[in-house]
Parts: sequence; structure tokens; C-alpha cells
Amino acid sequence: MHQYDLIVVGSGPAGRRAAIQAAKLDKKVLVVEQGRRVGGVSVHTGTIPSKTLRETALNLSGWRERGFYGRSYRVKQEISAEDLRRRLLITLDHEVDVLEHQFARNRVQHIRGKASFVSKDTMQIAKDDDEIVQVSAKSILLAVGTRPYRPTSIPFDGKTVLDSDELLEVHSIPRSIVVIGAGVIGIEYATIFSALDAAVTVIDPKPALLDFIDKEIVEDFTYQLRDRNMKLLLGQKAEKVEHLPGGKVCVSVDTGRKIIADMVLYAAGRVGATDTLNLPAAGLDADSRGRLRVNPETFETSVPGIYAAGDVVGFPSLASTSMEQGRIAARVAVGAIAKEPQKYFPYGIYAVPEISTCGLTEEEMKERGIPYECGIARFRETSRGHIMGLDSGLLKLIFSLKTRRLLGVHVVGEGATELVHIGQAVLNLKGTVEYFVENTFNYPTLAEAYKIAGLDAWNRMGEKPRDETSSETVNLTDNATPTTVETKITTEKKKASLK
Ligand SMILES: Cc1cc2nc3c(=O)[nH]c(=O)nc-3n(C[C@H](O)[C@H](O)[C@H](O)COP(=O)(O)OP(=O)(O)OC[C@H]3O[C@@H](n4cnc5c(N)ncnc54)[C@H](O)[C@@H]3O)c2cc1C
Ligand SMILES: NC(=O)c1ccc[n+]([C@@H]2O[C@H](COP(=O)([O-])OP(=O)(O)OC[C@H]3O[C@@H](n4cnc5c(N)ncnc54)[C@H](O)[C@@H]3O)[C@@H](O)[C@H]2O)c1
Repeated sequence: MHQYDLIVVGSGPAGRRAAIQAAKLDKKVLVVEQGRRVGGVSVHTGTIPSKTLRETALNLSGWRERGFYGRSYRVKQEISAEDLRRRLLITLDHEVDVLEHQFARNRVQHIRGKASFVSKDTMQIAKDDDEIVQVSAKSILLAVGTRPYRPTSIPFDGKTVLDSDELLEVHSIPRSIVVIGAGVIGIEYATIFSALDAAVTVIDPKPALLDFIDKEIVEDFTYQLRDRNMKLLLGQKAEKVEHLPGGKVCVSVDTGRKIIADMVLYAAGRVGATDTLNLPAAGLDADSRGRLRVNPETFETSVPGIYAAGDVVGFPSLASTSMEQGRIAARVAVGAIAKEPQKYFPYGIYAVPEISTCGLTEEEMKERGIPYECGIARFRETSRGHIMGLDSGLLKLIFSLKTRRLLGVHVVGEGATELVHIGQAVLNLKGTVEYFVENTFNYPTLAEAYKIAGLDAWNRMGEKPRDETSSETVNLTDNATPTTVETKITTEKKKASLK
């Protein structure tokens, strides 16, 4: 039987990062992946395909140019499912190629097959050709991810009633679609289809959309969706889904409403892929949604030597955080020093328009009783916004009145998922409102919104108390001359040379 330092089950973001981290520490690592190709949900059915689809839809529909040329503007008149799939396949091939190369040059071994426990340090791998291989390791990391929740009451057929995995295989773009579930997956796909001119209805029993996002941002977002005729049936439950003769589908809602559409996307959550791992053989068990409990600092399960990371441990279930969890778990597993994950990470929702957020929401500031001030900038106030023809987009910064520190950054609109990182850096480096007021930003950029929002808050917060300002004069020179003095001398020299 082959013996390893670390066996990683799953090659998604958590598994790949963990495997490469352990290999960099000279450990013998095996990755087991049951899928045809490495990359996990992230590469094959989740993050990358949905983001590629979004990009293709926005490019071909001419979405970003409509601010100038009107709502009827199109780059390609008839967009087909084939147009969307072509770019997807090229992107996925590239992702897999990069990952396989990373495994090869770091000497990470990988094997295709389904892993399950024999005991707490031994796994068996069922390969496609029915061969069974046994392997054991000092540590095992479960990075098995999740799969769509598929209740038996929903008549999935892979063509007109689908989950988010099956959606990538559709042969035609529906003219109308009902999305059941207004979580991140449901909302991203609903808005992508709306950008492709499908008539979209979203149903969710929760009374509000994306309740973990700052309310003002969600209100702006919701206004934009309604403005383009998306139907949001919130606080309402989809009770029944039926196929109709002729190929249409009917969704009955608990209010008595019946919606007939070409397609139904069922996106009401995901479950941990732990049912085939034979967890009892290792002394482990999962919760009712198939998820594993771990120590949030080390990612070790209740069984010493067995770790879990990524979506299988639940919130926040992001590719970005999964990678970081995998890296930390691997370091702990092989005995290297590891720090717990950063408290404030960004959340990016690639809907149309994008939303991104980091830190505390205004609602959380109120709940915690922290006195605060907000600064707001609308993208249409920026010159870059004019150039791009943006009539929407909003950046909101939240500062503590006591410490003047940035505690929350929230963005909706074009480029939100990139822009958020400026705020994230200032927030995690404990920067204050003065950062935005005193620094120069490239012009014209959307990042200038930070300057505008910073000034907006600063105007209401007032000047920083004088004594604190003088004690914090920044020294940017090597020879310990304070910059303020240096500036004065330079100015005087210039004056003299002009005389
Ligand atoms: C539609 C969609 C869009 C998303 N968009 C984003 C986004 O924009 N940004 C973001 O940060 N996150 C996004 N996510 C979430 C992101 O995809 C996940 O957080 C991420 O993939 C989780 O990574 P993971 O390592 O936990 O496992 P996964 O990526 O889920 O991979 C797990 C792998 O384990 C394998 N496996 C499972 N069981 C076994 C077994 N017994 N033996 C062998 N192999 C096994 C599976 O085949 C799979 O390949 C999205 C998800 C979906 C579904
Ligand atoms: N951009 C991103 O970062 C991104 C994108 C997609 C997914 N993800 C991750 O993937 C995970 C899964 O996303 P998700 O959207 O599937 O799950 P979710 O659990 O976040 O959302 C499911 C939604 O379905 C609703 N729902 C439940 N039962 C319902 C019913 N019977 N009828 C109608 N609605 C019902 C819930 O109220 C909820 O709003 C998330 O945790 C998310 O973090 C991230």
C-alpha cells in the first residue's frame, strides 16, 4: 500500500491550494479526484463557468455600451447557447492545463477515482475501470465540496427543469425562465439571463434579497433589476413545478399565482458531498446538509489528523476563502506554522450589476452600537463613469466616528469586485478616512469614487483633532526629515530660483 504525508480528496480551490502548499514543504502528496478532469466545482460547474458565461453574455449583448446607444443596442443580434459554450470550453481547458502543470512541477501526484474511508488513516479509491486501490497517510484533507440540492418533488429533466450544473449544457437560451432560490447562484444566473433579454421571475421565501449585504446596496441593486422588468417574488414559496404539454413548465406559488415559462432553474441551496466517503469508518459524521464541523483556526475535524476545508465546512463557501482554508489546513497538517484566516475578506457577487463588500454593513454598525458616518459616491459623479456611459453604480464607505477607521466598504456596479480591494486593504491595514482625503487617485478612474466617498464622509465628520494630526506626521524620506518640512524647503528653493 502506498504511504503519503497528505492525501487530499477533491481538486477544487481548497484541495489544489492544500496539495501545492504541502508539496512546497517537501511533503509527499496525493490528490484524489473523481471528476474526469481536475479543478472541482469551481472550474467545471461553478465559479469559472458562471463568470465566463456572464462575460460572454455582456460582451455579445453589448450590455456595457447600452448607456450610450440605448437598450436596443446589440453586438450580436441572435446569441445562441453555442456562442456561450464556445468561450466556456476554451476557458475551462486553459484552467485545467494551468492546474495540471502546477501539480506536475510541484510533484503532486493525482489519481482519478472516488475515495472513501477504510479507517482513519487509510482510504480506498474506486477507479473507473473498477480497480480498487488502497492508500494511507499521516493526514487526510477532505476538500470534497458540495453539489446542488435536488429535492425529489422537483421534476428535473436536464432540459427545461435544471439545477445549476445542468444549466451549462442547455442547447438554447430560454425566452422566459423562473429561478427558484434567490441565493447568490440564483441571483447571478437570473440577472445574466435578464441581460440576454429573457423574461425572468425569481421566487424565494425570504422577504428580502441577499440579506447579508448592506441594505442600501441591496435597495439600489433591486431597483435596477425591477427597472429592467425582472419579477422578484420575495416572501413567496414555489410549491409545485410541472411539465406542460408542448414543452413549457408551470411553477405554482403559495400565493396562488402560476407562472408559465420555457425553463426553471432550481437553485435553492447545495449539500456537502460527504455521503459516499464512508465517514463512520473514520469516526466522523456530517450534519443534515452533509457538512463537516472543524476547528475554525486549524480546520481539523473532531478526529485528529483528518482535516476539512472549502464548501464542505459551510460558510462562506467561496472559491477565494476555500483556497485560503486549504492552505492553512495543509500547513497545520504537516506541522508548519499557520495563522488563522483573515477576519475581513471580500464577498463578490457577479450578478449584473456586480456587488462586492468587505467589513461591516450599516445594519451591523447599528447592532454593535458603534457611532459611525457613511460616505457615498455614485459612479455617475466620476469622469470615468461619464466616459463609460454609466448611469448607475454606488460606492459606500462606513467609518467609525471614534477612531475614524474604515470599517465597511460596499460597492454595486461595474467593476465592483475589483474596486472592493482598495477598501479591503485600507480596512485590514486599519486605515482611517484621512487615507482617502489625503491621497491622490488616478484620474479618470472608477477608483476616484473612493476619494469622493471619503470626502463625503469627512465633510460630516469634521477635521481630525489637531494634536493627533501632528503626532502622526508621515515620514516618507530616509533621512528622517518630516515631509511637511521638506515640502516647505523645496518650495522656498523653487521661489528663490524663480527670482
Ligand atoms: C454556480 C456557482 C458559481 C460560483 N461563483 C463563485 C464566485 O464567483 N466566486 C467564488 O469565490 N465562489 C463561487 N462559487 C463557489 C465556489 O465554486 C466554491 O466555493 C468552491 O468551488 C469550493 O471549493 P472546494 O475546494 O470546497 O470544492 P469543489 O470546487 O466543490 O471541488 C470538490 C471536488 O471534490 C471532488 N470529490 C468529491 N467527493 C469526492 C470523492 N469521494 N473522491 C474524490 N473526489 C471527490 C469533486 O468531484 C470535486 O471536483 C460558485 C459556486 C457555484 C456553484
Ligand atoms: N459570487 C460568489 O461568490 C458565489 C456565486 C455563487 C455561489 N456562491 C456560493 O455558493 C453557495 C451556494 O449558493 P446558493 O445560491 O445555491 O445557496 P444559498 O443557500 O445561498 O441560497 C439558496 C436560496 O434558496 C432559497 N430557497 C430555499 N428553499 C426554497 C424554496 N423551496 N423555494 C424557493 N427558494 C428557496 C433560500 O431562501 C436561499 O435564498 C453560497 O453559499 C455561495 O457562497 C458564491
